[in-house]
Amino acid sequence: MSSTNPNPKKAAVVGGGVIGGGWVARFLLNGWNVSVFDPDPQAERKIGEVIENARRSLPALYDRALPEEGILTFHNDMASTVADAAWIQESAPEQLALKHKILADIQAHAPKDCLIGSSTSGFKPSELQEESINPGQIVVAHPFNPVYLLPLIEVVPSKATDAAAVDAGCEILRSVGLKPLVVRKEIDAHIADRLLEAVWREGLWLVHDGVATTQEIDDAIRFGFGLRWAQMGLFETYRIAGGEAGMEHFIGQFGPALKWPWTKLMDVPELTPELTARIAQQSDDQSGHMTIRELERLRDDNLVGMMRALKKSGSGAGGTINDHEASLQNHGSIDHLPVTVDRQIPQSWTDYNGHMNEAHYVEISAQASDRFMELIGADAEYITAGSSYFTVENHVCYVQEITAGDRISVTTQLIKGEGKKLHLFHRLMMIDGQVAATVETMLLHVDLKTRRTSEPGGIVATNLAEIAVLHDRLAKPEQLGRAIG
Ligand SMILES: NC(=O)C1=CN([C@@H]2O[C@H](COP(=O)(O)OP(=O)(O)OC[C@H]3O[C@@H](n4cnc5c(N)ncnc54)[C@H](O)[C@@H]3O)[C@@H](O)[C@H]2O)C=CC1
Ligand SMILES: C[N+](C)(C)CC(=O)CC(=O)[O-]
Repeated sequence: MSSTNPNPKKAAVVGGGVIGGGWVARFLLNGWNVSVFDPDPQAERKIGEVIENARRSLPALYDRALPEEGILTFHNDMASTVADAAWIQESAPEQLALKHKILADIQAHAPKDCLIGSSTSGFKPSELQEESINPGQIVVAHPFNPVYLLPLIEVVPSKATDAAAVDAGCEILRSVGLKPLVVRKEIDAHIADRLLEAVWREGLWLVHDGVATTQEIDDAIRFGFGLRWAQMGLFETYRIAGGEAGMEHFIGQFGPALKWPWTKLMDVPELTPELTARIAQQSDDQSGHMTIRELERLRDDNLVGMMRALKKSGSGAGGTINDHEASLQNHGSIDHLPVTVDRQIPQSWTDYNGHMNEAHYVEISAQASDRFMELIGADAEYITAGSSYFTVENHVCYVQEITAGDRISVTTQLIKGEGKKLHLFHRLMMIDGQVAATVETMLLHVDLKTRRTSEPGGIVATNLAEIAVLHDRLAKPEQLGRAIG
């Protein structure tokens, strides 16, 4: 049943700070072995804390379990760090001379065919490639904090970067749930940081001029356009803002305002000690009651909730999660029964009692019924062709508490699958095999055009008959047919 990974690949991360730690967690939790090189004596502790945060959030994005975690090792020399690596990520401080030195050291020991990504926020790949013995191997792979949750990687090749290696590199990034966005023309600060810098500059001016505090600026973002941007970005949002006349009307109406003195554009306020102290004080007033790790966990829980909402429509990052989820292998069988769900419980499913809310037991059993439908051939194609099953009755027995982060597997037993009726029994099990809940479910086969019950198609009926032969030999569950009381 477990999604073991017999041949883990190796990623090497050079520089394990805020961003390097995020890369470590992203690869590790997707089943890669990861080796780290970082001279900071605290690196192991800091990375450990980032991984802990990642463990409680990344698996919660998916309705299937991630592969078994890889093995993490720390190294004192570059040769052993990068040996046999399939991906190398440089995440050292943003200083060009230091990055040149580190990249030269990496290239002296790295496999020649392994792409080396740099997390640089602003340097162009051609700058990183200066003095390189093998420039074709170097590319910018710019991530977003937290790297273990946010999918975007700006992949910026220069003219000297090996195009085939970039294609292969993008495949690797996709395989760990990331969304590579290849930037077609190198430019300082790539795409996203140019946009972020423009907003950041304006924010600094608003504080400098006493127009707004850091809290008020953050409120202006998070209660309004910040919510829009995660699902439609800038241009699609403005297309809608143009009403039925669309983008041309929008530009006609608001384009001229760009020439009015609304913004400070390229000017940057002098970051004097006074301004820096004012910003830091306002930031302390705003968020100083929480530690950075607490803020990270709050951010991660919110991100998981929002990204799970996007998953439903497949918009933006939700589409990337769906694609990655489809590539995750799980299922198999336990005690001769198919495993129809194998997943981790997200924080957002817990309630005021500190455990998974009762409603989500039914959600999990619905996922198990969906998977069982796929197994018998009542899959997406079958439904598009006009038939499906509707649930008409559920009986849940809550046996054990389930909490955030628990890994739950569900086995599904066919009780009866004849004619229009599909009678299932789901067992929700903890990782140690203990039953946490059972859900008995009755579904009816329905013609989606008439919305009336109907007999299932031939392939579904045949598959059900075959499964029935196997499941009829198993003992009937003791909770079957149980009524309250
Ligand atoms: N912090 C952020 O929000 C983002 C940062 N980046 C980029 O990621 C890179 C790293 O930034 P952060 O993680 O924020 O910095 P950081 O200061 O948190 O981490 C840098 C790490 O590099 C290590 N280091 C120093 N010298 C080294 C050497 N010679 N060899 C190996 N490791 C060495 C340090 O000990 C430290 O752990 C930068 O290029 C930055 O532009 C990219 C996206 C976002
Ligand atoms: C501030 N920053 C330029 C380092 C930010 C980034 O590069 C991306 C991010 O995560 O915001």
